[in-house]
Amino acid sequence: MNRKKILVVEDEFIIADVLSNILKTAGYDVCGIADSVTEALEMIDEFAPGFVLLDIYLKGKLTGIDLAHRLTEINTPFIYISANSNQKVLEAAKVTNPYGFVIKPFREKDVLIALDIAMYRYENQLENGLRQIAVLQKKAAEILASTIGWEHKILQIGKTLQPYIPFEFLSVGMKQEDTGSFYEIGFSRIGFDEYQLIGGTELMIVTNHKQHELAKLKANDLTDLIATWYDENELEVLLKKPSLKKLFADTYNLKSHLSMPISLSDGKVCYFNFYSRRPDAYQADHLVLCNRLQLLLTSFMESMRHAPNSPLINKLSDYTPKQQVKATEQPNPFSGIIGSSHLLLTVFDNVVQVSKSNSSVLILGESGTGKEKIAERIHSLSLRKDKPFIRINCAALPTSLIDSELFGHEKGAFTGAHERKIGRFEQAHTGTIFLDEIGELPLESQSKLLRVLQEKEIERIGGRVTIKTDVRIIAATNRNLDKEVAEGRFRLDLFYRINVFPILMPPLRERKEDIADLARHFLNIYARKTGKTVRGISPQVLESMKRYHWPGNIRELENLIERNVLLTRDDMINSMVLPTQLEQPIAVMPAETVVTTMIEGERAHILAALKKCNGKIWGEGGAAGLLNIPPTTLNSKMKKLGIRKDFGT
Ligand SMILES: Nc1ncnc2c1ncn2[C@@H]1O[C@H](COP(=O)(O)OP(=O)(O)OP(=O)(O)O)[C@@H](O)[C@H]1O
Repeated sequence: MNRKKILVVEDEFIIADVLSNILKTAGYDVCGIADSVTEALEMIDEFAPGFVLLDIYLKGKLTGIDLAHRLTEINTPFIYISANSNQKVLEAAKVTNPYGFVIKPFREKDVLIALDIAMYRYENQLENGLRQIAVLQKKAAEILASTIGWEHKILQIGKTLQPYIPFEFLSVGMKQEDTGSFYEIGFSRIGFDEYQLIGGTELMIVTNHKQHELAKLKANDLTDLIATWYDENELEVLLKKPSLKKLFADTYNLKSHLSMPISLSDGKVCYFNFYSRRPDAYQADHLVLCNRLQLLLTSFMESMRHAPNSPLINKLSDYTPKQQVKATEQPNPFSGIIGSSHLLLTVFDNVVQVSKSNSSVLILGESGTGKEKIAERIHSLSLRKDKPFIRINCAALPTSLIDSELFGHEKGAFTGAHERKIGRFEQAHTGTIFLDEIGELPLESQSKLLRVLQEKEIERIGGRVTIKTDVRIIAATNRNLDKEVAEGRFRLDLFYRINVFPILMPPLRERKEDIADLARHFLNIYARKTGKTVRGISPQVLESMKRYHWPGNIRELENLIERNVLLTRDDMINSMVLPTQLEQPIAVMPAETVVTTMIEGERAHILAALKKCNGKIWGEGGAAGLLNIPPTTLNSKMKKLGIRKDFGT
């Protein structure tokens, strides 16, 4: 498809004309101008544009947002061009995953840069998509050639799909032909690479249903004719009546669903039904992938059909799983990153999916959620793993030194530049650079960074030559970058350039099921470090930990365990005072108790200083000055104590 062929969907004639001229002058082919969704759909059919520029409010009832959904289905990228700044509308537009957003009134430059970035992002994703299919084809061939049984082969193909189509539960079966038959096998995910196999017999035990009851429920399942996804609300409607899908959803607490029918050569239909605990795990992108996977899965299931004891010939209900829990066959690539909540497993899947490519990754999440740990893992799982991994904390650098730190300088470039300095980008050549807290980067440095990302070359300060660099970018921030962009503190074009593959680190309070494992992990570490024998944490303490809010996330939990291992006189942690419980009574505590809670005193002191300075840390009138400590020290203390930059807890 010719990406340079562009359709403009805009109902204001003058703006459409200006846009069209800008595009034509820049060498694009404007294949049409539509002023309504209906007209746009006709032109899309006729001209098959490679890109669409899309206004939100158009002539007629339908909006650009409605059209956007259709464009995603047919895999045509688009950019919004709109004057609308209504938050609700912007939110709705964002959900459609545009490749860019240009605000009216716009300059010629804004449109062309946005289009350039959008094309870069699209091609990057396309390349990833093609690589995905190649990887999956290779894996499917390996699985088919292996000597494992059919049920393991189906599990293996499911596991191979996991990074692309996430699921906590997968059921694979045949469309029912008579109400007595029951052809279904399920896999419930219980760890990064661990699945429980749910055969017919096991399902009967787990759900307390007899075989004929299961078959009856299955007869109530609606089988989609094409791949279809259901978010939480749609699934609720689908599962109003008792059915096998409902039984799965209720038993395994599943909230969204993607059904993928696969037609076999004799006209029979089997399907892969994916379910997730997330309310919105599936999107239009997954349908695109399902379409691409049809051929591959059809030929996989055809082969499965002819396998000995194939479930597609015999009734699955006859099958009793021999092995309930699959052992991990390969070393866990996420060892040392503790947790098996579905939110964390989704992050692992994302990492697997993106690590082998060169795409930029943006890791979003509150402070202390493990962003840096994930960035390191992306690098160590990538093809660049033996090359440098250079971390730079954008928040810890004084503004005046940022450019020289990132890009280096020549001797004599400025007062104090006594030696040539090789910048972090040059150091990271052929490897990865991790730009931590990128949201703190001043606007001026953002422009320079953008140039490096676009041109893939740097210039040392005071230098005359440009130096080619091959660096993969991983950036992280605990700021809401959308808001930063909206308020003019972060460049939209840079945002789009780094936001090629976002990974969202969930806060600890949203994955409380991981708290016990994390607490035990840190307990072992600190017991070993201090040489103390501390065997465990009492169930009551674990319960109160689960009730706590964890504003400082895993870092806060780690610090708390470290402190309690030091303080405990028993071989168990039987009591633990959590920060919020301390805050109020601190002033009325007897003196000897206060001695044991100095850290809390420090915390209260920092909070008071931050409040006084309205959250300002650096510079004149900042909390660091008031406390008479360097801003970097204050920053790290705040992290340690779980105090956020907006001085909330
Ligand atoms: N899942 C995990 N298992 C074990 N340790 C973890 C996990 N996640 C984070 N940690 C530990 O918690 C601490 C904070 O993690 P990390 O520095 O990666 O967080 P962050 O999100 O980058 O924080 P910030 O935004 O403040 O830089 C580190 O000591 C890290 O090793």
